[in-house]
Amino acid sequence: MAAQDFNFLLATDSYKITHYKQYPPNISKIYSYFECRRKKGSQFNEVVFFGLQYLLKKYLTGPVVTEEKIQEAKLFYQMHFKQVVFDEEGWRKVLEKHDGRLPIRIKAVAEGRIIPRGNVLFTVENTDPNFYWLTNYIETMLVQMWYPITVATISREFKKILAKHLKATTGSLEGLDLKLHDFGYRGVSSQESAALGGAAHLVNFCSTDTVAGLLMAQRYYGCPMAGFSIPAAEHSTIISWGRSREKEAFERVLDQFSTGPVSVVSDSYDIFNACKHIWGDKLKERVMERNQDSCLVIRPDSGDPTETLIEVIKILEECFGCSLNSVGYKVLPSYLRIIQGDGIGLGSVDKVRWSAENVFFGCGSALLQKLNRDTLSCAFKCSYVEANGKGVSARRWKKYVNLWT
Ligand SMILES: O=C1OCCC/C1=C\Nc1ccccc1
Repeated sequence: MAAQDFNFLLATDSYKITHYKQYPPNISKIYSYFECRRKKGSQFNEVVFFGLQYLLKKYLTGPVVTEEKIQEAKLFYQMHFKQVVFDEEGWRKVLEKHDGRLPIRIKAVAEGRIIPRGNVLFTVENTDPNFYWLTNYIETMLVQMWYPITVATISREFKKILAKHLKATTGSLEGLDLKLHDFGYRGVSSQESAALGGAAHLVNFCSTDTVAGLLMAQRYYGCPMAGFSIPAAEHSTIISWGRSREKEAFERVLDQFSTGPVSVVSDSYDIFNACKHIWGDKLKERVMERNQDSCLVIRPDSGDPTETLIEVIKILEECFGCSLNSVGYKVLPSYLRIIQGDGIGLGSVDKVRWSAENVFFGCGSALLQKLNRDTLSCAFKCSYVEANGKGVSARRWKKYVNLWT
C-alpha cells in the first residue's frame, strides 16, 4: 500500500494529464506493452524480469483514487499549467464507478524468468472502455521497472562469469550463490532503489549487505531471509586503534568473532605488509587455529583490483601454503579466504587465474547504480487501439487512417 501522502494522480509526467484531450473520439481501448528492445552488439541478449509485483502491490492496487486526491490534483495542475487541463470528471468517474480502483489489466511474464530481448514482458489495457486514457497514464511508473530488471540482469551476468570460472577452476558450481556480495546500499540514489536493486541481486545470489533488499524480499515476495552476511570490519574499527596497533585491531576482531567466518579489511596502511607480517606472522597461529566454518576472510580494498588480489594470494600462499584441488588449481587453506570488494565490475571479475574457491567478490555501484534505462533499452509502447468497436494494430497506422478516411 502506498504511503498516505502518495497521490497517484500526481505520479505521472505532466504532459500525460493533457492526453485525454488528444485521443480521437470513440476510443474504447488502448493496449500497450513493455519490452527491452533488441540492440545490435549489446552485451545483454536476455533479461531477468523482476520487480513488478512490488510496484503493483504498493502503488496500483486498492482505492488509489479518492476525492481528496482529486481535489489536491485539481489545484496542483491548475497552478502547474496555469489553465484548466486536469480531467476532474474523468477521475471522479473512476471513483464513482470503480470506487477508486483502477479498471486496468496487466499481464506479465513470471518474475525471475529469463527472457530474450525484444519480447513483451508485460501488457497493459483498460478493462472499462470509458478509461482508455488510463493505460498510458501509468506508463511513467511502470517503466521504472527498468531498474530492478537491469540490476537482476547485470547480477546474472556476473553469475555467468563467476559460474564459468568456478566450474573451470574447481569442477563444480558449489558455493556460486555466495560469490558476489552486494556492497551497494550506500551507492544508490534512495532507500527505495536500495530495496528494489538489493532484492533484484537476490534473485541470483544469497549474499548481501543491502538490508533494504532483504526487507523487500520479505514484505513483497514472501521470502523470510533471502540473503546472508557475516561479521566484518570496516576501516574505522581498525584505524581507531592507531597505526601502531593494527595487529591489536585484527586480534580484537578474531577474539570477538571466534566462531563463524569473519572478514577483516586489511589495507588501512599497507595490505601487503598486513598479509605478510600480521596475518602471516604475528597472528599466524590465531589464523591457523580457525577452521573452514570460521574462516578468516581478508579484504583488500585499494590498489589495482587484479594486481592486488594476485599479490595478496601469493603472499598468503608463501605464509600458509596451499593445496591443489581436484582439477589442479591452487587453493588456500580452508581457514583462509579473500573478498575483493573494490573496483569489481563485469570486466574485472574475469581476470583472476587462481581457483575461484579462494575469492569472494563484493560489488557496489557497478551492480546497483552504474546503469540506466538505456542499458537494456526499456520501452513502453501502444500496440493496439479499439475505436468504434473496431480493433487496429497501432503498429500499422496506415490501416488506422483508412478506418477514418
Ligand atoms: O567484508 C565483508 O565480508 C562479507 C560481509 C560483508 C562485508 C563487507 N561489507 C561491506 C558493505 C558495504 C561497503 C563495504 C563493505
